[in-house]
Amino acid sequence: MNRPLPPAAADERAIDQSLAQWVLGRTGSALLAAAVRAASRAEGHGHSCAALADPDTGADLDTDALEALRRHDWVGDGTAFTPFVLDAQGRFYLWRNWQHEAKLAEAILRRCAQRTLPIPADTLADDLATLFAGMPRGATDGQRAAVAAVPGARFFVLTGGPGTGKTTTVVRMLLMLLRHAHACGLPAWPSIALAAPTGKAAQRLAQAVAKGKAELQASLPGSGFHDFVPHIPHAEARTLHRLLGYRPMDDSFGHGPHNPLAEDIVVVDEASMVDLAMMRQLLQALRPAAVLILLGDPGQLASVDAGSVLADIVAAAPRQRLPPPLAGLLAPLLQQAPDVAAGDAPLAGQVLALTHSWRAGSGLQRGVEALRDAPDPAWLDALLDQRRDGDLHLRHCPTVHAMRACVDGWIERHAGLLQSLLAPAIDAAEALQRLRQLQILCALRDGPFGAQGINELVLRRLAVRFGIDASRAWYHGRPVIVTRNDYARGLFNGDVGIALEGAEGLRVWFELSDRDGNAGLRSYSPRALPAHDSAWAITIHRSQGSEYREVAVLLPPDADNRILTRELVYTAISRAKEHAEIWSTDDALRAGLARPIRRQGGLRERLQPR
Ligand SMILES: Nc1ncnc2c1ncn2[C@@H]1O[C@H](COP(=O)(O)OP(=O)(O)OP(=O)(O)O)[C@@H](O)[C@H]1O
Repeated sequence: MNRPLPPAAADERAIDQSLAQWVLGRTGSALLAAAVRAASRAEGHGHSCAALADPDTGADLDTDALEALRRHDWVGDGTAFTPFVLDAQGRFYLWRNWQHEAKLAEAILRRCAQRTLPIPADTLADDLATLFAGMPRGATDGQRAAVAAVPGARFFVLTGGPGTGKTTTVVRMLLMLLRHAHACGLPAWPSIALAAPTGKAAQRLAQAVAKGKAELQASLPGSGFHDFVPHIPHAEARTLHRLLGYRPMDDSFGHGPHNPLAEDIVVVDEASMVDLAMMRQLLQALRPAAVLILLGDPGQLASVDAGSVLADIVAAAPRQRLPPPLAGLLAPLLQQAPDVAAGDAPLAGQVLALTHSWRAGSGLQRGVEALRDAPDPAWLDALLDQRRDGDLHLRHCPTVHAMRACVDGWIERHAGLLQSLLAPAIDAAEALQRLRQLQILCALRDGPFGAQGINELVLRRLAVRFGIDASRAWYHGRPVIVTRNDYARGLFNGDVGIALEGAEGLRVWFELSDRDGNAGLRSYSPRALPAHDSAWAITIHRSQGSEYREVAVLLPPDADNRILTRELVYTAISRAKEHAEIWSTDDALRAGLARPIRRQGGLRERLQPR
């Protein structure tokens, strides 16, 4: 029996329908086929399951239908293998996603249960006084709490918005673990791995750790920490794929439960970009005594693939509340004593947030903070009315015509900088430094409002204004972004370079870190580059993990466009250090900010007290 399925919905992938058709052919159950189709389609949208009992998702199966599904041979409750799993809340999973979620939660909870508090209070007080010498309490309370709370943890998450000092703090956290390795159940001189989901983010982590080390080395002479500073690596920040020995040939990993990582401490930056499958792989590749430290900003876009792991972990932990023993230990060390959490929250004290921004004098800070959580309606009304809040500006952009005017205005305002990039005499270091001043970020990739269309438009405008030959693919001053990792050449997805004419002809220059973490210049022939695009404009997704002095953020004018989410707008604006403008309609901006990414899954619930 193989009846045709209803026609594909616009947001379905071919695989969703094929899988459902196959299930229908093998089982004859239209109900099961529909559930499988929903779960597969949900996976394509980043969900780990389909919430079949949830009227908001459009599924809304009644109790009888859910019971019939539950009784099917191919459906189980997850205790033994079945192709599909239906849990008590009506969440319907493909087996592999169920496994990712269940195994990840198990591994996190196991690590949290191992927590000890091995350092006495007076030692902690002395250590914090050394590591935060000359820094006021209050503003550094969050950082102090993290540094004091990490010894004895096997799983620790440090979150915070841009410039709150996550990397600065992690260097101090590592020094604590190194100095108190024995008490923390680690070998003497524990080995440390630094990693991030993308090559670009790994490179930025390495640079930030190198900077933090240099500052501490200068400020700690004579202290018990000084000799540990060189032991923190900074040259070898790796992608998670590399760390875990990914094998693209068979889509598998060299490191896992049967061949764990050698490192005793693993730090992962930009953890919001890590999906469910990768996080499970990472947790299962750690030896039981190893310490995992995740850094990230849960307000940013979730991973491309299924899951919203960091956001789920943060949501499962009591907000800034610590278990009684840890709260008692930290109280005398901080200006403000921490709040106490209910005794049975497994993630209490394992997830801390930094809230103080160290980006002094930035007129963007208020806007960035306002956009991060559901923005206050009064703040949003005032922004839309006055068209600015400090260094955050709005430009009305309802049509292609208006969008072109925004681009023309952008070119006009930055004509001096753009002209200098295109001038024949510019040197590579200077050009790359100037390139980091400005970036157009687009919600979309294709179409007139997408990064591709904006790149073409900017080029045409620059050609008219500065006399570039727009018919040539390569021209002096062309910025490019690498879109695929090329380990052999040391170029990574997200690296931005610039093409410059010189004595050797046209070369594309990049600033890349050497093995000591020092930034240096390298050039490549255009023919030798891995996949790349022009980079006057890039997508917001691609900008994750990068920073610019100013950004212009182009949103599609249509408020119904599902790409518009609060995390998308926040991620874009938080890329700017000093100034940001949004090119949008009021409706599209309002709609985006009112639409947080809600990924269906059960991870959060599994991590909460039962
Ligand atoms: N306690 C502190 N006192 C003074 N300056 C600090 C402190 N903590 C961090 N900073 C400064 O704030 C800036 C941002 O710090 P850091 O890079 O660690 O933040 P981050 O949260 O990792 O930022 P990003 O979002 O860019 O990853 C750095 O210049 C750092 O030197």
